[in-house]
Amino acid sequence: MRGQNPGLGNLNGDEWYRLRSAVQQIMMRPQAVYAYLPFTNQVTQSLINHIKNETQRDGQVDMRRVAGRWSLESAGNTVFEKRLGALGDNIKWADRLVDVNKEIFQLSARMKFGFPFYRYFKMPQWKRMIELEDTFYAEADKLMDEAIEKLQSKENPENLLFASCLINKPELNKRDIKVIMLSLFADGLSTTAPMFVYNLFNIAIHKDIQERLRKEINEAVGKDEAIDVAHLQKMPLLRACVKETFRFFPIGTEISRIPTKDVVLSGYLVPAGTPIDINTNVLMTSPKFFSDPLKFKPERWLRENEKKEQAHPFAILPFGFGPRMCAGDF
Ligand code: HEM
Repeated sequence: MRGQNPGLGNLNGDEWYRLRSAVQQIMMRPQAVYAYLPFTNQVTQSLINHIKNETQRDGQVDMRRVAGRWSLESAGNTVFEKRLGALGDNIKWADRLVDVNKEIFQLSARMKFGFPFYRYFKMPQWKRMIELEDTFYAEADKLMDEAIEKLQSKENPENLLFASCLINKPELNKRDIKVIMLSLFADGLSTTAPMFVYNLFNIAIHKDIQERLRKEINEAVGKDEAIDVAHLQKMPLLRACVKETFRFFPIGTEISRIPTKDVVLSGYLVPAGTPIDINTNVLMTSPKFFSDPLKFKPERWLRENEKKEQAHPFAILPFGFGPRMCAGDF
């Protein structure tokens, strides 16, 4: 998709504002998150079956692979309202797409921090990037076209899920819809899969926490019961573990801004137009803000814990902050 818009995360100014506002309006609807729970439960059930099948077949499971497939399946649900079969009959296709997406993110980080030779010469890295993006976007494009055709509806937008609501917004044209869909699809893949693995890793190596968590979940949710919002509210330790994993292994370690006016930061004058990167990893593991910062301690987030830490609100920003914060934080 050469010549296309660079995506929500790379746009700036009025064009970014117009598209981001559309996403925001849809997400602000009260049903925006909860309407997905039944679908999330279905994907979770497929994940459990998939893990069981893989274990029976190979005696073990490569959770990094499985997490990629799960993330793709979940993204398909949210962004295209479609089951993609990433945990079932479409595994090969899913693995390839996840690998391509991962390489795009790795390569763009290397290109961002290296000297930009690619601006002057067609370097091998650049050619590889074009190849990868063409592959990823060709697949995404098929999914987007199919969704746009299938989800056109005359229903009241209030009753629609995210993708349907987006597709039926009269103020957005097809190109706008595709920019948003593609950003949500690609950005979601590269973040949720590693976070899922980090969460499992932390729970796996802390057996005591694992036991407490198992007890909390068993008490909150009956056997074979589908999880709903009320259940989630009865699982504070689970929430604390997820938050602590965000602190411990932050994935979005880079929050970037380009100020439009001169600003003074910690006594330094930063002229307008200067790129600023905030590495939140430094804040989230700083002893200035957290006791035992290199220890996985979910209880630091529990309200009933007398020693609950009063973390500085800006010391933990896994999804960034402000109008440009993560569009997937819903
Ligand atoms: C564990 C999950 C995730 C983490 C930790 C994460 C983290 C982040 C961070 C730190 C930013 C930059 C925010 C800022 O500059 O203030 C960001 C931006 C973004 N994220 Fe996520 N993200 C996650 C999942 C997702 C998902 C599931 C989606 C899509 C459904 C998504 C879509 C985006 C988009 C589109 C942006 C750019 C927003 C803009 O510039 O307007 N992210 N994310």
